[in-house]
Amino acid sequence: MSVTPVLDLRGIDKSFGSVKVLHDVAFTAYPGEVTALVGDNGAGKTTLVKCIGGIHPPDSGEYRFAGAPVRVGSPRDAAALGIEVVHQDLALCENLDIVENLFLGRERRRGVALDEDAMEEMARTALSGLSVRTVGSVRQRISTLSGGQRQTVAIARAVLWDSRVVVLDEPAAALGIAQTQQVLEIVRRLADRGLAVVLISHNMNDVFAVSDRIAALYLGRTVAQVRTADVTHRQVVELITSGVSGDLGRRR
Ligand SMILES: Nc1ncnc2c1ncn2[C@@H]1O[C@H](COP(=O)(O)OP(=O)(O)OP(=O)(O)O)[C@@H](O)[C@H]1O
Repeated sequence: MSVTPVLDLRGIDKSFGSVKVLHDVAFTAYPGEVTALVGDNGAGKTTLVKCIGGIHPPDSGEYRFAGAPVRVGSPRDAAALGIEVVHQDLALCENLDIVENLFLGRERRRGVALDEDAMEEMARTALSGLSVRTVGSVRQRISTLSGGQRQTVAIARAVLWDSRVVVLDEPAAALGIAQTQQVLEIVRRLADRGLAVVLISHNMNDVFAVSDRIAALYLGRTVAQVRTADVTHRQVVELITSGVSGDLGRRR
């Protein structure tokens, strides 16, 4: 029995002015799996993620969510479907604490007052469900956290709301070895919970450590969508650097 992809984009085109960045791109992601999105600098990964997340809706193409055609014209549309994107800049407020960041704009209230106890409890549960080591107090300001802890908070914020898809744009780009390991464990755990996780990464070791599938872009075109188990590091590097891998062919 074939599983319906939660994200299924086909024939996606996107231009900025006269510059065409995405050409006939196809991309699928499945529940319970990590799909790595790879490609060289400028290949179009971030642009595709912005199409998925409604920041830059595609100019043309088909966007299906859980089998049904949808129009995702804004981040609000994406959030309503349960699609959350953690951008590279994380968009956390440095001067606010963890709870305030997790619930910013979506605060819990009891009557007119904020329900601080409920939010703290939800924050603790969300973080302990994600991380191997705890972040410490949920009342710590973001400015006091390490890069890995910030990434954990940003991911927790994305998955606090019954999300079905979470897209992580290079979550380990600025992290050391131990923190990268921790973030990869979180990525795996999210997929094991049934989410479809899309992971943009330039690091082949990370991609092979954690992904079930790999989608490769080259100069704004899809050059492969394959199962990670079916390809080698060398083949994926060839796809990224030249758009083809001699012994793999073009698969999508
Ligand atoms: N708003 C924009 N206006 C014009 N061109 C853009 C815009 N956003 C992206 N581009 C161009 O689109 C191309 C793809 O960029 P994109 O950021 O999607 O690539 P990427 O694969 O994410 O690269 P990187 O790994 O370096 O982040 C680049 O040539 C970039 O200059």
